[in-house]
Amino acid sequence: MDLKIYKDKQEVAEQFSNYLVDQLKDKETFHVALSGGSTPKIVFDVLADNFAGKVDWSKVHFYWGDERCVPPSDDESNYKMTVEHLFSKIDVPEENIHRILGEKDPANEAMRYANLLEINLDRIEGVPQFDLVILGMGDDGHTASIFPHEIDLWDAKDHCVVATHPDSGQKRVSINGKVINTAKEVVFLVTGASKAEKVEAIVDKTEGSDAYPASLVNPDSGNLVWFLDEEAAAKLNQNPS
Ligand SMILES: O=C(O)[C@H](O)[C@@H](O)[C@H](O)[C@H](O)COP(=O)(O)O
Repeated sequence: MDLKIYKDKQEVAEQFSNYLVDQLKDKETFHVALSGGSTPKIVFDVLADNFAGKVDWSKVHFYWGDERCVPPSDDESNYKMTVEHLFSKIDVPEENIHRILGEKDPANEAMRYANLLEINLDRIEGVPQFDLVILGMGDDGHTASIFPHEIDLWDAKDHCVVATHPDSGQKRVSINGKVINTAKEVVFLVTGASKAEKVEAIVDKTEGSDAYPASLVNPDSGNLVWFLDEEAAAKLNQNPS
C-alpha cells in the first residue's frame, strides 16, 4: 500500500491527474473504472482544464465502479456528473464511454454490465481486469456501492451487484470486491476531516475495521495507492503532522 498525502482536495486532484496522465503515456488502451463523489469531480475539472488537448483520450475506455439507479439526466447520476465535468470538454469517442444504465431495472442492468465487463476486459480466472479502479470512501467506510450493512456483496458470485443505500434506500449497481481486487491498480481518493477516523482504522488495521468494505480493498497482484489530503490523514500514525 502506498500512501500519498497532500495539502487539500485541490492538490489531491492535481497530483492524481498528473499520476493518471503519466500512466496513460505508454499504454495503447486503458480501461478505467470511475467513481462518483466530490473528489473525482475536481479531478475531472483538472483533467479537462490541464489535459484536454494533451492526451489521446481515444485510447481510454471509461467505465464506472458504481452508479445510482436514476436516469442519466438526474443530478444524482455519476454519469451526468462526468459528462458535465469531463466528457463535454475532451475529445473522447462515444463508444469509449461504457455507462451503467441507471434508468433500467437494477438486477437486469447489473447482469448486463457484468457481461459487458467480461467481454471488454481481459479476465483473470474469469474475473474482468481493469487497468485502474478509482474509488472513494464514504464516511461510513463504504466503497463503490458496497455498504457496511451489505458487506456480503463484496464476495458476491456475480461481478456486478445491486446495492441499497442504507439511509435513502436508493438502489445502486456496483462492481463487487473480486473485480476491485483483480484490477492492475486501485486508487482511493479520500479527502476531508469526516474520513479521518475510518482512514486511520483501515490503514492501521485497528480492531473491527474489517466491518468497513473499504478495508477489503487489497488487490491480488496489483498496486493499491491512497491519495489523501491532510485532513483525511490527520489521525494516521504514519502522519508526521
Ligand atoms: O457514487 C458514489 O456515491 C460513490 O462512488 C461513493 O462510493 C463515493 O466515492 C463516496 O461516497 C465518497 O464520496 P466523496 O468523494 O464525496 O467523499
